[in-house]
Amino acid sequence: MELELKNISVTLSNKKILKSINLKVENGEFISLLGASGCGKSTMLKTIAGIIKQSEGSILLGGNIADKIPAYRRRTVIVFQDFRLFPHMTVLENISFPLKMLCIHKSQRRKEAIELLKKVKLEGYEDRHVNKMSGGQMQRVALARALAAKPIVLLLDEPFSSLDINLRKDMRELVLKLQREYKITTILVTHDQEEALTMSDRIAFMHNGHIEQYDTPENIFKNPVNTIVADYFLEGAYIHGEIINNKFISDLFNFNINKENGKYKCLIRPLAVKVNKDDNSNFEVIEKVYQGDNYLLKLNNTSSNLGLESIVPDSVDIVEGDRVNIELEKDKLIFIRE
Ligand SMILES: Nc1ncnc2c1ncn2[C@@H]1O[C@H](COP(=O)(O)OP(=O)(O)OP(=O)(O)O)[C@@H](O)[C@H]1O
Repeated sequence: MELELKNISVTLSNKKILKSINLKVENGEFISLLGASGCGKSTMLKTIAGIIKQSEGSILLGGNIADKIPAYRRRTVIVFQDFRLFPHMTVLENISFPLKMLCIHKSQRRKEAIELLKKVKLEGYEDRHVNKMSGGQMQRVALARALAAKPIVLLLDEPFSSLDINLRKDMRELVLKLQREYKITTILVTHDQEEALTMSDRIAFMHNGHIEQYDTPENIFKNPVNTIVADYFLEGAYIHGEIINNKFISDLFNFNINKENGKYKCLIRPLAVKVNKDDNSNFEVIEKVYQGDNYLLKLNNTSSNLGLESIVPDSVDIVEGDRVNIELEKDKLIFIRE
């Protein structure tokens, strides 16, 4: 186990920001802390790094209690959104700095720093001052400098959010490539669900200072433990019902489904709704929204007032005002216990 948080609570200005957090991260794992603004993601990262002191609980790094180790000796490095490079130094000096702190000999420092520059595709930029570089280039220098510190755990605090969309994609790929090459245990803070889903081995979904669910991307998307997690990924309509002997029974839909007996909320996301024109149906298309290569249809059930949405190809001939028959794709429905 590379990192373990045991019952970590953090109080700042008399406000409890983190509430009894438990988290285990395996050696070489890439995990994301995901959640809405203000849920405590950055506070958690800073607490792991020793920049913020927890009021309760313990942090274990590589199996050893790290609570009394000061931030500069913890071997946990944070890459911040605003890079925090040394502006008066060149690229090479920035990357060499942590190597100097690790007491590595000058000639070896230069060799290692140049090697890292190659890894982040900045060969030839050794003598450039960092304040003469673009945001994307500064981000690469920050990443190389973080790797130079040979951290036990690499902490990334929304590192891509200031980059434009194409650069963000390139940086995500570069970070993942280096993370796998160096097999470095990494924690990414993000509020971007796509980023978390595509990059992580596991996602810790946070809400209001708690971890609501810690799971693989696939599980957290398909089997959210509650509506807070479910709605963050993709909203839809909820219908209440009961499963009795592998049959879901509700006021609107009844169908066979292989699940334990009990009361459930069934989340119907747009991807689960297929439609066909049917003049006798109670569902009416009230809006058709162009989304690039498809349309979102907003539907309303005229007798129950249930609103549903469906994604259809841009070639579809359904228009606003049409009546449509609904077919649910059962493997795309989400069931949450009541
Ligand atoms: N030094 C502080 N004193 C008091 N409250 C703080 C302090 N730092 C952060 N907070 C509060 O703690 C809560 C969590 O903040 P934090 O920055 O950890 O959230 P976050 O999930 O990273 O948010 P964001 O995505 O916006 O960066 C917020 O309500 C914030 O206002």
